[in-house]
Amino acid sequence: MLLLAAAFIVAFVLLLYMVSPLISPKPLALPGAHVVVTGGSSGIGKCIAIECYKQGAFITLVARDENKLLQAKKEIEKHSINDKQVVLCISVDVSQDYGQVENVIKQAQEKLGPVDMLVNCAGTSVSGKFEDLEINYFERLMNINYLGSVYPSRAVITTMKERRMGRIVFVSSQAGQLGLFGFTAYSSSKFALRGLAEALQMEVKPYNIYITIAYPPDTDTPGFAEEKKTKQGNFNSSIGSDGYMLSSLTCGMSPVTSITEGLQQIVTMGLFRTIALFYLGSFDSIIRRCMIQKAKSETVDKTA
Ligand SMILES: NC(=O)C1=CN([C@@H]2O[C@H](COP(=O)(O)OP(=O)(O)OC[C@H]3O[C@@H](n4cnc5c(N)ncnc54)[C@H](OP(=O)(O)O)[C@@H]3O)[C@@H](O)[C@H]2O)C=CC1
Ligand SMILES: CCCCCCCCCCCCCCCC(=O)[C@@H](N)CO
Repeated sequence: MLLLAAAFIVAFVLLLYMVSPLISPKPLALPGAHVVVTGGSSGIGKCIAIECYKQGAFITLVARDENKLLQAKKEIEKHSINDKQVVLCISVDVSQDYGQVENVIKQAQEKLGPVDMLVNCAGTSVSGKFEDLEINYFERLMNINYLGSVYPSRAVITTMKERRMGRIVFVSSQAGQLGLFGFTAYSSSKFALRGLAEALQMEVKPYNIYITIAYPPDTDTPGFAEEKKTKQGNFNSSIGSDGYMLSSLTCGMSPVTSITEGLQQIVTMGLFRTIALFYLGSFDSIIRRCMIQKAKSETVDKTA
């Protein structure tokens, strides 16, 4: 009996291994790599820049305030491991205008070569009850936290695809995994990053580009100190069987409306996750097939 159970588990794990679209890139070699960090002049972004610099990377820091940028540059340069390393600073608001951001990336690539890794860390938060938050905060947070990550990513992606290499990091938040009181404006902008990251990963995986989405907890940074000053019906609705499975599978930390709903999620989770892995595997293979087909039709076009 025990043997049978063990055999079943082994077979199950093997099956999962075979169908699951594993994401397992080799770690990026940081020595000599060009790493762009938005929001690199403070907090988490600055720490990421220091870590990369310590491992031999060339850094471009992107943020608005030029003084903070220069301060951060000085601090990062203390950690150099060779005399060729460079920290470049470029001042821009990543949330305003795509053209500006594209220019900044161009400048950075001209000086330090193609971007190997982009870390989208520029972001900010406000908290408060939904009805107390100024309505323009919803626009501002979406602009900074979401569009401020779309623009730089869009500006680096073409070159990364051409080079068949690259890494893009999105800095979401634990508040991008679950909705919390007071974070209606912030959480939604961080949840948005997850959708972006998942969709983009599916697209660029065949090009050897890998996406990471980070979900940091509360972290003691200048931004967090600012934030502390401001602190003080059916939830799930879906259409169709796919929608039903998806909302059950991704229920995560979302609230339940009835005991039956909760029980149903608990009971079906494993099954739906298994089905999801098959879906992901099949999406990946469709993408791979289309990519090959497209490459073939392009060569036919050229020879015709
Ligand atoms: N600290 C925390 O508890 C947590 C933070 N996070 C996330 O991590 C990221 C970094 O947070 P943290 O280190 O606390 O933040 P900080 O406020 O300490 O740093 C924010 C950085 O982003 C830059 N920045 C802000 N707005 C823009 C803009 N519009 N254009 C360009 N640069 C901008 C700032 O420079 P400047 O103002 O000069 O432009 C600064 O370099 C954020 O996305 C945040 O949401 C996630 C989870 C927890
Ligand atoms: C298995 C179930 C586990 C449940 C664990 C629940 C833990 C909730 C922690 C929420 C922390 C939110 C941090 C937001 C940080 C942030 O982004 C702001 N500081 C912005 O600056």
